[in-house]
Amino acid sequence: MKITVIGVGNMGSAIIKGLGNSKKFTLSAMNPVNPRVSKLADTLKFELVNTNADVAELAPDVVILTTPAPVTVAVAKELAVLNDHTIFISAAAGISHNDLRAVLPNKIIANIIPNTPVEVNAGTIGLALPREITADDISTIMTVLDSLGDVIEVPEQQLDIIGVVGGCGPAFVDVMMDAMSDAAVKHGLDRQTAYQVVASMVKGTGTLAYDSQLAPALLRDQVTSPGGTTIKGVEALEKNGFRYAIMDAVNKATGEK
Ligand SMILES: NC(=O)C1=CN([C@@H]2O[C@H](COP(=O)(O)OP(=O)(O)OC[C@H]3O[C@@H](n4cnc5c(N)ncnc54)[C@H](OP(=O)(O)O)[C@@H]3O)[C@@H](O)[C@H]2O)C=CC1
Ligand SMILES: O=C(O)[C@@H]1CCC=N1
Repeated sequence: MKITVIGVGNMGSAIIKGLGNSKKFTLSAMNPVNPRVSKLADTLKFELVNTNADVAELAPDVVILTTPAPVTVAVAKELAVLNDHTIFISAAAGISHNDLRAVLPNKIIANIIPNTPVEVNAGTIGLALPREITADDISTIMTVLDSLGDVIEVPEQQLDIIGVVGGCGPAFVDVMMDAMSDAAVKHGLDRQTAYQVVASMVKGTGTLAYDSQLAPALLRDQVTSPGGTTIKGVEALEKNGFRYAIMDAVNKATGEK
């Protein structure tokens, strides 16, 4: 299957790396001339073109749009010349099926909000499919997305909230990991060891929650030994409004005022 990624920034690079790891696809990309992207194409060995006109010659089966949201519709419009069997998957936050349908009237379209862990095939990918799509096209889309991580299909109106929790969430967790690492350094751990311990702890905590399917509050209760150290830390989190801070981060990222 031939896949072309349009826009090789943070998300586009992560998708190319994740798809490359699976070794199942012929990968190419389009980005306006940029030495950073040329270097990445040399390193990862994918074909790189610099205009949308060149994308037609690549004749991709699937196009993944990872351009900035404000230019995504204009970019999609330029790609309307591709043949009608081309599947367009847009990863741009806030771009709807209707936005795409207006400029790609005869194309197969789908909207996703992925996250940066797709780079290591451990992504969380919200997927909204349009009503008129065929089973064959869904199967092609799933072949691509399954190789990048967990795919959670939702109605289009829920894609924004999936996108905030799954897509923005890694940044919120990174802030927590950074703060925890600083505290560990303050208490004498060297920085690299601090990062290693924190990343391992988050990975294990996520795996346990994922595999057990237990509520996070129950998992927390398993750590807080009576009269122990953890509950003192949890009390400090409550005193400092940690849970509300996380809820408000999600609220604000949805655009809520
Ligand atoms: N980062 C993330 O975790 C996530 C991002 N997304 C979505 O992915 C998209 C990109 O975000 P992100 O990767 O963070 O942003 P970046 O700024 O890192 O990347 C954007 C890329 O698009 C390129 N670009 C700009 N204009 C055009 C154009 N007209 N045609 C082709 N390429 C173009 C830029 O090129 P250059 O740098 O050379 O100007 C750059 O390489 C957004 O729509 C965002 O909503 C969705 C989920 C998660
Ligand atoms: O910050 C953003 O707008 C994008 C969407 C989800 C993650 N990054």
